[in-house]
Amino acid sequence: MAATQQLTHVLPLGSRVNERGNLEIGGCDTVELAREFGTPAFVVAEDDICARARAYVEALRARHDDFDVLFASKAFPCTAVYRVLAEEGLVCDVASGGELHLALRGGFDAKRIYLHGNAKSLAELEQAIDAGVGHIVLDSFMDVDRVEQVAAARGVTQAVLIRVTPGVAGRTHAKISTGQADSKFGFGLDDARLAIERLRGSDSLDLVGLHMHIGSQLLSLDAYRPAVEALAALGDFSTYNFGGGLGVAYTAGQQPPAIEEYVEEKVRALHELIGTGKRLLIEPGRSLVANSTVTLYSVETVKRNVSTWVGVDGGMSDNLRPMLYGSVYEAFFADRPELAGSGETAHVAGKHCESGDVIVRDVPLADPKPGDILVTPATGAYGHAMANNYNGIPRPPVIFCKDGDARVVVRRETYDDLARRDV
Ligand SMILES: Cc1ncc(COP(=O)(O)O)c(C=O)c1O
Ligand SMILES: N[C@@H](CCCC[NH3+])C(=O)O
Repeated sequence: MAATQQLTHVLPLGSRVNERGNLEIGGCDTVELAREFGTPAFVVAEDDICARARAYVEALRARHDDFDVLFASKAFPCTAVYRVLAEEGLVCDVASGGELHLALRGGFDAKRIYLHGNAKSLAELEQAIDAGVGHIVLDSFMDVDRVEQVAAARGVTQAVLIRVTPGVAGRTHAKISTGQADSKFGFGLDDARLAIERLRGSDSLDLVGLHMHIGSQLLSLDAYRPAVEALAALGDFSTYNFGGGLGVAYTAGQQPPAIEEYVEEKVRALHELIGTGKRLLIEPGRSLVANSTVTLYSVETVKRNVSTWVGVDGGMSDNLRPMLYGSVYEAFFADRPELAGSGETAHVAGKHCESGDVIVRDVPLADPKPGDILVTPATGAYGHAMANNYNGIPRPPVIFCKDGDARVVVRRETYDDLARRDV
Protein backbone atom coordinates (compact mmCIF):
# COMPACT_ATOMS: atom_id res chain seq x y z
CA MET A 1 0.00 0.00 0.00
CA ALA A 2 2.97 2.26 -0.70
CA ALA A 3 1.12 4.97 -2.64
CA THR A 4 -1.93 4.98 -0.41
CA GLN A 5 0.28 5.29 2.67
CA GLN A 6 1.14 8.79 1.52
CA LEU A 7 -2.58 9.50 1.37
CA THR A 8 -3.39 8.12 4.82
CA HIS A 9 -3.87 11.56 6.37
CA VAL A 10 -6.11 12.64 3.48
CA LEU A 11 -8.36 9.56 3.61
CA PRO A 12 -10.91 8.74 6.35
CA LEU A 13 -9.51 7.06 9.46
CA GLY A 14 -9.49 3.29 9.09
CA SER A 15 -9.30 3.32 5.27
CA ARG A 16 -7.31 0.46 3.79
CA VAL A 17 -6.61 -1.53 0.68
CA ASN A 18 -8.47 -4.84 1.02
CA GLU A 19 -7.60 -8.37 -0.13
CA ARG A 20 -9.03 -7.62 -3.56
CA GLY A 21 -6.74 -4.62 -3.87
CA ASN A 22 -9.70 -2.20 -3.64
CA LEU A 23 -10.00 0.88 -1.45
CA GLU A 24 -12.11 0.23 1.63
CA ILE A 25 -13.85 3.03 3.57
CA GLY A 26 -15.54 2.30 6.89
CA GLY A 27 -15.06 -1.41 6.18
CA CYS A 28 -16.88 -1.17 2.82
CA ASP A 29 -15.34 -1.93 -0.57
CA THR A 30 -15.65 1.25 -2.65
CA VAL A 31 -15.89 -0.68 -5.94
CA GLU A 32 -18.90 -2.55 -4.54
CA LEU A 33 -20.38 0.67 -3.15
CA ALA A 34 -20.23 2.22 -6.63
CA ARG A 35 -21.95 -0.86 -8.09
CA GLU A 36 -24.66 -0.91 -5.40
CA PHE A 37 -25.41 2.82 -5.00
CA GLY A 38 -24.24 4.25 -8.33
CA THR A 39 -22.00 7.25 -8.91
CA PRO A 40 -21.30 10.01 -8.18
CA ALA A 41 -21.68 9.34 -4.47
CA PHE A 42 -20.37 10.83 -1.24
CA VAL A 43 -19.05 7.95 0.89
CA VAL A 44 -18.58 8.80 4.56
CA ALA A 45 -16.70 6.86 7.25
CA GLU A 46 -19.01 7.60 10.17
CA ASP A 47 -16.35 6.72 12.76
CA ASP A 48 -14.03 9.35 11.32
CA ILE A 49 -16.49 12.14 12.20
CA CYS A 50 -16.90 10.75 15.74
CA ALA A 51 -13.13 10.51 16.23
CA ARG A 52 -12.55 14.12 15.22
CA ALA A 53 -15.39 15.36 17.43
CA ARG A 54 -13.85 13.46 20.35
CA ALA A 55 -10.41 14.86 19.56
CA TYR A 56 -11.82 18.40 19.85
CA VAL A 57 -13.67 17.67 23.08
CA GLU A 58 -10.70 15.90 24.67
CA ALA A 59 -8.22 18.59 23.63
CA LEU A 60 -10.43 21.22 25.25
CA ARG A 61 -11.21 19.17 28.34
CA ALA A 62 -7.49 18.73 28.99
CA ARG A 63 -6.91 22.48 28.94
CA HIS A 64 -10.01 24.36 30.01
CA ASP A 65 -13.01 23.82 32.31
CA ASP A 66 -15.93 25.59 30.75
CA PHE A 67 -16.28 25.03 27.01
CA ASP A 68 -18.43 23.83 24.14
CA VAL A 69 -17.51 22.61 20.68
CA LEU A 70 -19.96 23.91 18.09
CA PHE A 71 -20.40 22.03 14.82
CA ALA A 72 -20.36 24.73 12.11
CA SER A 73 -23.03 22.85 10.24
CA LYS A 74 -22.70 24.75 6.95
CA ALA A 75 -19.83 22.35 6.25
CA PHE A 76 -22.04 19.24 6.00
CA PRO A 77 -25.71 19.98 6.64
CA CYS A 78 -27.56 16.67 6.51
CA THR A 79 -29.61 15.21 9.33
CA ALA A 80 -27.41 12.12 9.72
CA VAL A 81 -24.34 14.28 10.34
CA TYR A 82 -26.26 16.53 12.77
CA ARG A 83 -27.43 13.38 14.59
CA VAL A 84 -23.94 11.89 14.92
CA LEU A 85 -22.52 15.13 16.28
CA ALA A 86 -25.46 15.77 18.62
CA GLU A 87 -24.86 12.29 20.04
CA GLU A 88 -21.17 13.14 20.47
CA GLY A 89 -22.28 15.98 22.75
CA LEU A 90 -21.47 18.85 20.42
CA VAL A 91 -23.42 22.10 20.20
CA CYS A 92 -24.47 23.48 16.82
CA ASP A 93 -23.97 26.62 14.72
CA VAL A 94 -26.54 27.31 12.00
CA ALA A 95 -26.37 30.09 9.44
CA SER A 96 -29.94 30.12 8.16
CA GLY A 97 -33.49 29.03 8.81
CA GLY A 98 -32.86 25.98 6.62
CA GLU A 99 -29.86 24.84 8.64
CA LEU A 100 -31.86 25.48 11.82
CA HIS A 101 -34.64 23.24 10.50
CA LEU A 102 -32.14 20.47 9.69
CA ALA A 103 -30.35 20.81 13.04
CA LEU A 104 -33.64 20.41 14.93
CA ARG A 105 -34.55 17.43 12.73
CA GLY A 106 -31.12 15.96 13.39
CA GLY A 107 -31.78 16.00 17.13
CA PHE A 108 -30.10 19.15 18.42
CA ASP A 109 -31.91 20.68 21.35
CA ALA A 110 -32.80 24.27 20.37
CA LYS A 111 -31.07 25.55 23.51
CA ARG A 112 -27.82 24.10 22.11
CA ILE A 113 -28.03 25.99 18.82
CA TYR A 114 -26.35 29.30 17.88
CA LEU A 115 -27.82 31.25 14.97
CA HIS A 116 -25.42 33.20 12.74
CA GLY A 117 -25.84 35.27 9.61
CA ASN A 118 -24.99 38.67 8.18
CA ALA A 119 -28.42 39.07 6.57
CA LYS A 120 -30.86 37.19 8.75
CA SER A 121 -34.46 37.80 7.78
CA LEU A 122 -37.23 38.72 10.17
CA ALA A 123 -38.83 35.34 9.41
CA GLU A 124 -35.60 33.50 10.35
CA LEU A 125 -35.35 35.43 13.61
CA GLU A 126 -38.97 34.64 14.45
CA GLN A 127 -38.40 30.98 13.60
CA ALA A 128 -35.28 30.88 15.81
CA ILE A 129 -36.79 32.66 18.79
CA ASP A 130 -40.01 30.64 18.57
CA ALA A 131 -37.94 27.44 18.49
CA GLY A 132 -36.13 28.62 21.63
CA VAL A 133 -32.67 28.86 20.11
CA GLY A 134 -30.10 29.32 22.87
CA HIS A 135 -28.02 32.09 21.33
CA ILE A 136 -28.15 34.48 18.40
CA VAL A 137 -24.92 35.99 17.10
CA LEU A 138 -25.54 39.62 16.20
CA ASP A 139 -23.89 40.82 13.02
CA SER A 140 -25.04 44.42 12.44
CA PHE A 141 -26.95 47.27 14.12
CA MET A 142 -30.03 46.32 12.09
CA ASP A 143 -29.71 42.78 13.38
CA VAL A 144 -29.65 44.16 16.94
CA ASP A 145 -32.84 46.11 16.30
CA ARG A 146 -34.63 43.20 14.71
CA VAL A 147 -33.68 40.58 17.28
CA GLU A 148 -34.68 42.99 20.03
CA GLN A 149 -37.99 43.68 18.34
CA VAL A 150 -38.83 39.97 17.96
CA ALA A 151 -37.73 39.08 21.49
CA ALA A 152 -39.67 42.01 22.98
CA ALA A 153 -42.81 41.12 21.02
CA ARG A 154 -42.66 37.61 22.45
CA GLY A 155 -41.78 38.75 25.96
CA VAL A 156 -38.55 36.74 26.10
CA THR A 157 -34.98 37.61 26.96
CA GLN A 158 -32.70 36.38 24.20
CA ALA A 159 -29.06 35.55 24.91
CA VAL A 160 -26.81 37.06 22.25
CA LEU A 161 -23.16 37.40 21.24
CA ILE A 162 -21.66 40.14 19.13
CA ARG A 163 -19.64 39.06 16.09
CA VAL A 164 -16.51 41.15 15.84
CA THR A 165 -14.24 41.50 12.83
CA PRO A 166 -10.99 42.06 14.71
CA GLY A 167 -9.13 43.56 11.76
CA VAL A 168 -6.93 40.48 11.47
CA ALA A 169 -7.38 38.38 8.37
CA GLY A 170 -6.70 34.66 8.49
CA ARG A 171 -4.10 33.65 5.89
CA THR A 172 -6.17 31.76 3.33
CA HIS A 173 -7.92 32.20 -0.01
CA ALA A 174 -9.37 35.75 -0.18
CA LYS A 175 -12.90 34.39 -0.66
CA ILE A 176 -12.86 32.62 2.69
CA SER A 177 -10.92 35.15 4.78
CA THR A 178 -13.30 36.94 7.16
CA GLY A 179 -11.43 38.71 9.95
CA GLN A 180 -10.39 41.81 8.00
CA ALA A 181 -12.05 45.18 8.69
CA ASP A 182 -13.50 45.40 5.18
CA SER A 183 -15.78 42.39 5.52
CA LYS A 184 -19.48 41.78 5.11
CA PHE A 185 -19.40 39.96 8.45
CA GLY A 186 -19.66 41.33 11.95
CA PHE A 187 -18.89 44.64 13.64
CA GLY A 188 -15.57 46.42 13.21
CA LEU A 189 -13.87 47.32 16.49
CA ASP A 190 -15.35 50.83 16.82
CA ASP A 191 -18.84 49.67 15.92
CA ALA A 192 -18.49 46.73 18.30
CA ARG A 193 -17.92 49.22 21.16
CA LEU A 194 -21.08 51.07 20.18
CA ALA A 195 -23.06 47.84 19.89
CA ILE A 196 -21.88 46.74 23.35
CA GLU A 197 -23.07 50.07 24.78
CA ARG A 198 -26.36 49.80 22.94
CA LEU A 199 -26.95 46.28 24.30
CA ARG A 200 -26.21 47.28 27.88
CA GLY A 201 -29.46 49.25 27.80
CA SER A 202 -31.58 46.47 26.29
CA ASP A 203 -34.39 44.81 28.26
CA SER A 204 -34.84 41.93 25.82
CA LEU A 205 -31.28 41.06 24.83
CA ASP A 206 -28.74 39.56 27.19
CA LEU A 207 -25.22 40.11 25.86
CA VAL A 208 -23.13 37.17 27.10
CA GLY A 209 -20.03 37.60 25.00
CA LEU A 210 -18.07 38.12 21.81
CA HIS A 211 -17.60 36.03 18.69
CA MET A 212 -14.98 36.07 15.95
CA HIS A 213 -14.24 33.88 12.96
CA ILE A 214 -11.25 35.12 11.00
CA GLY A 215 -11.19 32.67 8.10
CA SER A 216 -11.42 29.12 6.90
CA GLN A 217 -8.87 26.49 5.73
CA LEU A 218 -6.13 28.11 7.84
CA LEU A 219 -2.91 26.11 7.66
CA SER A 220 -1.13 28.50 10.01
CA LEU A 221 -2.36 29.50 13.47
CA ASP A 222 -0.46 32.77 13.79
CA ALA A 223 -3.40 35.13 13.21
CA TYR A 224 -5.41 33.94 16.23
CA ARG A 225 -3.36 35.64 18.94
CA PRO A 226 -3.58 39.20 17.51
CA ALA A 227 -7.27 38.62 16.83
CA VAL A 228 -7.88 37.57 20.46
CA GLU A 229 -5.89 40.60 21.57
CA ALA A 230 -8.29 42.83 19.64
CA LEU A 231 -11.29 41.19 21.35
CA ALA A 232 -9.64 41.54 24.77
CA ALA A 233 -9.62 45.31 24.35
CA LEU A 234 -13.43 45.40 24.07
CA GLY A 235 -14.19 44.69 27.72
CA ASP A 236 -14.81 41.73 29.98
CA PHE A 237 -17.41 39.09 29.08
CA SER A 238 -18.32 35.66 30.37
CA THR A 239 -18.25 33.93 26.95
CA TYR A 240 -15.85 33.99 23.99
CA ASN A 241 -16.43 32.20 20.71
CA PHE A 242 -13.20 32.01 18.69
CA GLY A 243 -14.83 30.53 15.58
CA GLY A 244 -13.60 27.67 13.42
CA GLY A 245 -11.07 27.77 10.63
CA LEU A 246 -8.65 24.88 11.08
CA GLY A 247 -7.46 23.75 7.65
CA VAL A 248 -7.36 20.15 6.48
CA ALA A 249 -5.16 18.12 4.13
CA TYR A 250 -6.68 17.86 0.68
CA THR A 251 -3.47 16.55 -0.86
CA ALA A 252 -0.62 14.33 0.28
CA GLY A 253 1.73 17.30 0.60
CA GLN A 254 -0.46 19.39 2.92
CA GLN A 255 0.21 19.13 6.67
CA PRO A 256 -2.27 21.24 8.63
CA PRO A 257 -1.84 21.74 12.38
CA ALA A 258 -3.33 18.95 14.49
CA ILE A 259 -6.62 19.54 16.33
CA GLU A 260 -4.62 19.52 19.61
CA GLU A 261 -2.25 22.25 18.42
CA TYR A 262 -5.13 24.38 17.20
CA VAL A 263 -7.02 24.03 20.48
CA GLU A 264 -3.82 24.71 22.43
CA GLU A 265 -3.27 27.96 20.50
CA LYS A 266 -6.80 29.22 21.14
CA VAL A 267 -6.86 28.21 24.81
CA ARG A 268 -3.46 29.78 25.42
CA ALA A 269 -4.54 33.03 23.79
CA LEU A 270 -7.70 33.07 25.95
CA HIS A 271 -5.83 32.37 29.18
CA GLU A 272 -2.98 34.79 28.54
CA LEU A 273 -4.87 37.67 26.97
CA ILE A 274 -8.35 37.48 28.54
CA GLY A 275 -8.48 35.12 31.51
CA THR A 276 -9.00 31.54 32.64
CA GLY A 277 -12.50 31.72 34.14
CA LYS A 278 -14.31 32.22 30.85
CA ARG A 279 -16.67 30.08 28.81
CA LEU A 280 -14.81 29.19 25.59
CA LEU A 281 -16.61 28.19 22.41
CA ILE A 282 -14.95 26.98 19.26
CA GLU A 283 -16.79 26.40 16.03
CA PRO A 284 -15.10 23.98 13.62
CA GLY A 285 -16.78 22.89 10.42
CA ARG A 286 -14.32 21.67 7.80
CA SER A 287 -11.90 19.98 10.20
CA LEU A 288 -14.70 17.88 11.73
CA VAL A 289 -15.97 16.44 8.46
CA ALA A 290 -13.73 17.03 5.41
CA ASN A 291 -11.53 13.96 5.62
CA SER A 292 -14.40 11.66 6.62
CA THR A 293 -15.60 11.46 3.03
CA VAL A 294 -14.53 10.49 -0.48
CA THR A 295 -16.45 11.05 -3.68
CA LEU A 296 -16.76 8.15 -6.10
CA TYR A 297 -17.19 8.96 -9.79
CA SER A 298 -17.38 6.77 -12.89
CA VAL A 299 -15.13 7.56 -15.81
CA GLU A 300 -17.25 8.11 -18.90
CA THR A 301 -14.72 9.22 -21.50
CA VAL A 302 -11.00 9.64 -22.07
CA LYS A 303 -9.91 12.20 -24.64
CA ARG A 304 -6.34 12.97 -25.67
CA ASN A 305 -5.53 16.27 -27.38
CA VAL A 306 -2.97 18.70 -25.97
CA SER A 307 -3.81 17.20 -22.58
CA THR A 308 -5.48 14.00 -21.46
CA TRP A 309 -9.04 14.65 -20.30
CA VAL A 310 -10.69 12.05 -18.11
CA GLY A 311 -14.40 12.88 -18.13
CA VAL A 312 -16.43 11.74 -15.11
CA ASP A 313 -20.14 11.65 -14.28
CA GLY A 314 -20.10 14.60 -11.82
CA GLY A 315 -18.23 17.87 -11.49
CA MET A 316 -19.10 21.37 -10.35
CA SER A 317 -22.56 20.19 -9.28
CA ASP A 318 -21.03 18.07 -6.49
CA ASN A 319 -17.74 19.90 -5.87
CA LEU A 320 -17.60 23.64 -6.50
CA ARG A 321 -14.40 24.18 -4.54
CA PRO A 322 -11.87 23.84 -7.39
CA MET A 323 -13.86 26.37 -9.42
CA LEU A 324 -14.42 28.85 -6.56
CA TYR A 325 -11.09 28.70 -4.76
CA GLY A 326 -8.73 26.86 -7.10
CA SER A 327 -8.72 24.02 -4.57
CA VAL A 328 -6.57 21.02 -5.33
CA TYR A 329 -7.57 17.38 -4.79
CA GLU A 330 -6.02 13.96 -5.16
CA ALA A 331 -7.54 11.43 -7.57
CA PHE A 332 -6.95 7.72 -8.10
CA PHE A 333 -8.87 4.57 -8.95
CA ALA A 334 -10.86 2.55 -6.43
CA ASP A 335 -9.69 -0.83 -7.76
CA ARG A 336 -5.98 0.07 -7.93
CA PRO A 337 -5.31 2.60 -5.17
CA GLU A 338 -1.73 1.38 -4.85
CA LEU A 339 -1.10 3.04 -8.24
CA ALA A 340 -2.12 6.47 -6.88
CA GLY A 341 0.45 9.01 -8.00
CA SER A 342 1.62 7.06 -11.03
CA GLY A 343 0.59 6.95 -14.68
CA GLU A 344 -0.30 9.43 -17.36
CA THR A 345 -0.75 13.07 -16.33
CA ALA A 346 -4.39 13.98 -16.90
CA HIS A 347 -7.14 16.44 -15.99
CA VAL A 348 -10.25 15.04 -14.31
CA ALA A 349 -13.04 16.91 -16.06
CA GLY A 350 -16.63 17.18 -14.92
CA LYS A 351 -19.60 16.72 -17.25
CA HIS A 352 -20.87 20.33 -17.11
CA CYS A 353 -21.03 22.78 -19.98
CA GLU A 354 -18.12 24.93 -18.81
CA SER A 355 -14.42 24.77 -19.59
CA GLY A 356 -13.74 25.59 -15.95
CA ASP A 357 -15.49 22.43 -14.82
CA VAL A 358 -12.28 20.58 -13.99
CA ILE A 359 -12.16 18.77 -10.66
CA VAL A 360 -8.43 17.96 -10.57
CA ARG A 361 -5.70 19.22 -12.89
CA ASP A 362 -2.42 17.54 -13.76
CA VAL A 363 -2.92 14.39 -11.74
CA PRO A 364 -1.16 11.14 -12.68
CA LEU A 365 -3.76 8.46 -13.44
CA ALA A 366 -2.95 4.82 -14.05
CA ASP A 367 -4.42 3.72 -17.39
CA PRO A 368 -7.75 5.58 -17.21
CA LYS A 369 -10.65 4.04 -19.12
CA PRO A 370 -14.45 4.20 -19.22
CA GLY A 371 -16.09 2.35 -16.34
CA ASP A 372 -13.23 2.99 -13.89
CA ILE A 373 -14.31 4.22 -10.44
CA LEU A 374 -12.37 7.36 -9.62
CA VAL A 375 -11.93 8.47 -6.01
CA THR A 376 -11.38 12.05 -4.81
CA PRO A 377 -10.72 12.17 -1.05
CA ALA A 378 -11.52 14.92 1.47
CA THR A 379 -14.89 15.95 0.06
CA GLY A 380 -16.91 15.88 3.31
CA ALA A 381 -16.83 19.63 3.92
CA TYR A 382 -18.62 22.05 1.60
CA GLY A 383 -19.22 19.29 -0.98
CA HIS A 384 -22.75 18.04 -0.30
CA ALA A 385 -23.25 21.46 1.30
CA MET A 386 -22.66 23.37 -1.95
CA ALA A 387 -24.03 20.76 -4.37
CA ASN A 388 -26.38 22.09 -7.02
CA ASN A 389 -28.35 21.04 -10.07
CA TYR A 390 -26.46 22.81 -12.83
CA ASN A 391 -27.21 21.16 -16.18
CA GLY A 392 -30.07 19.25 -14.57
CA ILE A 393 -27.76 16.89 -12.73
CA PRO A 394 -29.43 15.24 -9.71
CA ARG A 395 -27.40 15.70 -6.52
CA PRO A 396 -25.50 12.60 -5.31
CA PRO A 397 -26.46 10.45 -2.34
CA VAL A 398 -24.60 10.48 0.96
CA ILE A 399 -23.70 6.98 2.14
CA PHE A 400 -22.58 6.29 5.70
CA CYS A 401 -20.20 3.36 6.14
CA LYS A 402 -19.35 1.77 9.45
CA ASP A 403 -17.91 -1.65 10.32
CA GLY A 404 -18.61 -2.93 6.82
CA ASP A 405 -22.24 -1.77 6.69
CA ALA A 406 -23.35 0.92 4.27
CA ARG A 407 -26.57 2.93 4.54
CA VAL A 408 -27.98 5.74 2.46
CA VAL A 409 -28.55 8.81 4.64
CA VAL A 410 -29.34 11.19 1.78
CA ARG A 411 -30.81 9.53 -1.30
CA ARG A 412 -29.81 10.43 -4.82
CA GLU A 413 -32.05 13.08 -6.37
CA THR A 414 -34.27 11.94 -9.22
CA TYR A 415 -35.29 13.72 -12.40
CA ASP A 416 -38.74 14.09 -10.82
CA ASP A 417 -37.12 15.94 -7.90
CA LEU A 418 -35.67 18.36 -10.43
CA ALA A 419 -39.12 19.22 -11.76
CA ARG A 420 -40.89 19.21 -8.38
CA ARG A 421 -40.86 22.99 -7.81
CA ASP A 422 -41.83 23.93 -11.34
CA VAL A 423 -45.37 25.31 -11.61
C1 LIG B 1 -19.17 32.01 11.68
C2 LIG B 1 -18.46 30.80 11.22
N1 LIG B 1 -18.12 29.88 12.13
C3 LIG B 1 -17.50 28.75 11.78
C4 LIG B 1 -17.18 28.49 10.46
C5 LIG B 1 -16.53 27.19 10.15
O1 LIG B 1 -15.31 27.34 9.62
P1 LIG B 1 -14.42 26.12 9.20
O2 LIG B 1 -15.21 25.25 8.30
O3 LIG B 1 -13.30 26.77 8.53
O4 LIG B 1 -14.00 25.42 10.45
C6 LIG B 1 -17.48 29.42 9.48
C7 LIG B 1 -17.06 29.23 8.07
O5 LIG B 1 -15.93 29.52 7.73
C8 LIG B 1 -18.14 30.61 9.88
O6 LIG B 1 -18.48 31.51 8.97
N1 LIG C 1 -17.34 27.12 1.23
C1 LIG C 1 -16.00 27.32 1.69
C2 LIG C 1 -15.89 27.63 3.13
C3 LIG C 1 -16.81 28.67 3.57
C4 LIG C 1 -16.52 29.09 4.92
C5 LIG C 1 -17.77 29.36 5.65
N2 LIG C 1 -17.70 30.55 6.45
C6 LIG C 1 -15.10 26.19 1.26
O1 LIG C 1 -15.55 25.31 0.60
O2 LIG C 1 -13.94 26.16 1.52
